Order: sequence, then C-alpha cells, then structure tokens
Amino acid sequence: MKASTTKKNRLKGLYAITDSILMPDDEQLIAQTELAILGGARIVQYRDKTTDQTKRLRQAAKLAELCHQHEALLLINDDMSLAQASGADGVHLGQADGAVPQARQLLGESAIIGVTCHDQLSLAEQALHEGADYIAFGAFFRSKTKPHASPAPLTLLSDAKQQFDCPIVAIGGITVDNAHQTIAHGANMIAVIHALFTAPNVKQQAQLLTALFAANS
Ligand SMILES: Cc1ncc(COP(=O)(O)OP(=O)(O)O)c(N)n1
Ligand SMILES: Cc1nc(C(=O)O)sc1CCOP(=O)(O)O
Ligand SMILES: [Mg+2]
Repeated sequence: MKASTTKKNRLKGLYAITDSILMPDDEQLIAQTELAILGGARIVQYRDKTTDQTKRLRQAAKLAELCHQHEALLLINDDMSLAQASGADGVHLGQADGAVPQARQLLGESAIIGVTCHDQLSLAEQALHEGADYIAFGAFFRSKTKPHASPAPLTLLSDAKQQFDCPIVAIGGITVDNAHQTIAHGANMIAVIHALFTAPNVKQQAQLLTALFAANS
C-alpha cells in the first residue's frame, strides 16, 4: 500500500485544534497537545492567528516532531507555506485561504488537504473535485472560540455522508455531551478546541471524546 494511502486512512476520530490564546507559549502548546494525543487525538491542527512568523514556524515544527513521535498527523491552519516549511502532514484551508490545486502542487500527493465547507454541500463537491482529502462542516453548536460562526444543521452530515465517499469533519461547539449527535449523523472526525483545551484534565477529556466513536460505531 502506498504511504499516502496509509496517511489518508488515518482521518478518523478526535481532531484536536490548538488555540494561540489558550496556549500562547511553546511549553503550554506542546504539553497540552501531548496530553490530547495521549488521550486519543490522532489528528492535530496548529491554529495560530498571530502574525509572528518566527514563532509560527518554530511552534509548527515542534508540533510536527511531537505528532510524529506519537504517530499523530499534524495539519496547519490557513497557511500552505507554513505546512511545507514545518514538515507538517498537510493543511486546512478555509474558503479564503488559498486553492486546493495550489496546495496540492506545493505539498505533493501524499499531503492531506482539508477544506471548510460551512453548511454547503456545493462547496464540498467543489473541494473534492479539486482534490481535497476531507471536508469540514459547521458550526453545529454555539462555539465559544468562534461565536459568530454560521450555524449548520446536523442533517447536513447525513446528507454529505450519502453524497460523498470521503472523511467528514464536524466542527463548532462540540463537547463531550453533544458530540455523539454529530457522530450518529455521519461525522468521521470531531474537531474540538474549547471543550478539549479548557478542560481541567485534557488527557481525560480527549479519552472521553475519543470513546464516543467506539460507542457510536
Ligand atoms: C477542521 C476544521 N474545520 C473548519 C475550520 C475553519 O476554517 P476557516 O473557515 O478557514 O476558519 P479559521 O479556522 O481559519 O478561523 C478549521 N480551522 N478546521
Ligand atoms: C475554527 C472554527 N471553525 C468553525 C466553523 O464553523 O467553520 S467553528 C470553529 C471553532 C471551533 O472551536 P470550538 O470547538 O471551541 O467551538
Ligand atoms: Mg482559515
């Protein structure tokens, strides 16, 4: 089996997204992310909205090393050049973050490229046509990280599941108490920031979120 196929088969379960406000310095970022991975997260996204390029490269490279030690995947939010420079496994692109073909050309066939599709199946269709590896829908619940994210209905997940043969991410306000609804409707991954990284015990919270996949399969 090709290496790229193996990597893409790993797109399931808890998808932990880091937050530069909750974890501003390197030590916190690495320690909290390691706990999330030890609790079961298999995909990590480095999401840092600051403009400090030196810090962003340093932190992304440290995260890439950490993730690879633990056989987790690292994706970079927004920035395909940072994904390439840091040794990450891929990039997550929003609708204004660059084109999938450009990312594919830069990062190569084995890279993972995910795309935000909000509440629109047509955006997913376009992303997949352009070569995306997963599609992300949201926000399914009120998000503390992004309170103004536009809402998406849970039925969108079942509709997407019927229409597309690819990994599907649910995002937005996902918690231990509501995540099962997204999984039951067809989410292969749950992307979580606040409910994971503000928990008093990040490892245990990741374990609880990860266990929901076994309970709902
Ligand atoms: C897995 C996942 N899904 C959606 C998003 C949101 O991306 P985007 O719309 O580009 O918004 P920002 O995260 O850049 O604020 C995501 N990051 N990850
Ligand atoms: C980054 C992001 N994108 C969203 C979307 O709907 O596209 S919601 C969101 C924030 C996710 O964080 P939390 O788990 O704290 O709600
Ligand atoms: Mg973005």
